[in-house]
Amino acid sequence: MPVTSEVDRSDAAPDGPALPVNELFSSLQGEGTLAGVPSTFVRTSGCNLRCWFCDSSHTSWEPTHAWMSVDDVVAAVEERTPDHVVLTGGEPAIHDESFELLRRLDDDYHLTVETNGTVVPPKGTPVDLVSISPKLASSTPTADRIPAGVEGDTDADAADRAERHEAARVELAALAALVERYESQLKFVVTGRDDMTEIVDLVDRVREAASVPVPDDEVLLMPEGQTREQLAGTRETVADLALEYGFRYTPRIHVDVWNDAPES
Ligand SMILES: C[S@@+](CC[C@H](N)C(=O)[O-])C[C@H]1O[C@@H](n2cnc3c(N)ncnc32)[C@H](O)[C@@H]1O
Ligand SMILES: Nc1nc2[nH]cc(C(=O)O)c2c(=O)[nH]1
Ligand code: SF4
Ligand SMILES: [Mg+2]
Repeated sequence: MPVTSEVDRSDAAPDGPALPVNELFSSLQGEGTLAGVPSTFVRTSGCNLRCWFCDSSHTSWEPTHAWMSVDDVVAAVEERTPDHVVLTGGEPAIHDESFELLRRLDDDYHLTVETNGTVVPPKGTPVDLVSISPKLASSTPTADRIPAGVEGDTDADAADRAERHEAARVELAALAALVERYESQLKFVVTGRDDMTEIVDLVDRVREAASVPVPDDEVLLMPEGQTREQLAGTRETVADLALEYGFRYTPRIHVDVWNDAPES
């Protein structure tokens, strides 16, 4: 069972550095090269993208949060046992206070930042692993491809939203800066074989733009799916694609084990 406990939350932003935090919990890292490692997750609210498949739509499409001071986030992390912290969201890199939080935790924790790779932290921000999940064309929302439970809107609004997502989803210079500056992984959400041409092309472009190598085993293919049932439909195809292309496969342990229950 994931370890859960209530965090003291107030509605209004407190004085001083604070973050919109949607949830704070401890679980096993479910994805990527550190899958299986006990970790405390800090999930910030707010995102600059709108992936149709977002498994955290309560941070992106319909952001909910309570403000927490950076002091309180640090205290809540310190109350827990894991020595790995995963800062995720939403998109944590859109908040300057995320970088303050990382500086505060740097001495005592292994720090992973999960990001869509469109925003680069200021130079000197401590991060032990940047887990970058660049978004492909297959992530773009359309009028009939929006998260379950989110109300649809007019076709014109949906078209605007799709256009904004398309324009914002890949920032090549940001991707290159992130892989140059930090230990990193490129973790692609794969919906099927049709995504592979774009993945290969984007990895090539990052390799050309960056001054450091991007080895194949730092390129991860992750099956799309928020539930066990959905993953059952994608995982074998994606595992086969990883083998065929020489990239690494990552499971989604929290979905396999807890079916992506809240705070898991
Ligand atoms: C909710 S995002 C938050 C961090 C950041 N915004 C990002 O996209 O990387 C955390 C991770 O979940 C992945 N993800 C979101 N929805 C997913 C889905 N339906 N299937 C597989 N992975 C998903 C994202 O690609 C990312 O790797
Ligand atoms: N266990 C667990 N591992 C995760 N890795 C990335 C997650 C995320 O939603 O950002 C996540 C999550 O929500 N739970
Ligand atoms: S970038 Fe991340 S948080 Fe934002 S909508 Fe996509 S998956 Fe969700
Ligand atoms: Mg999740």
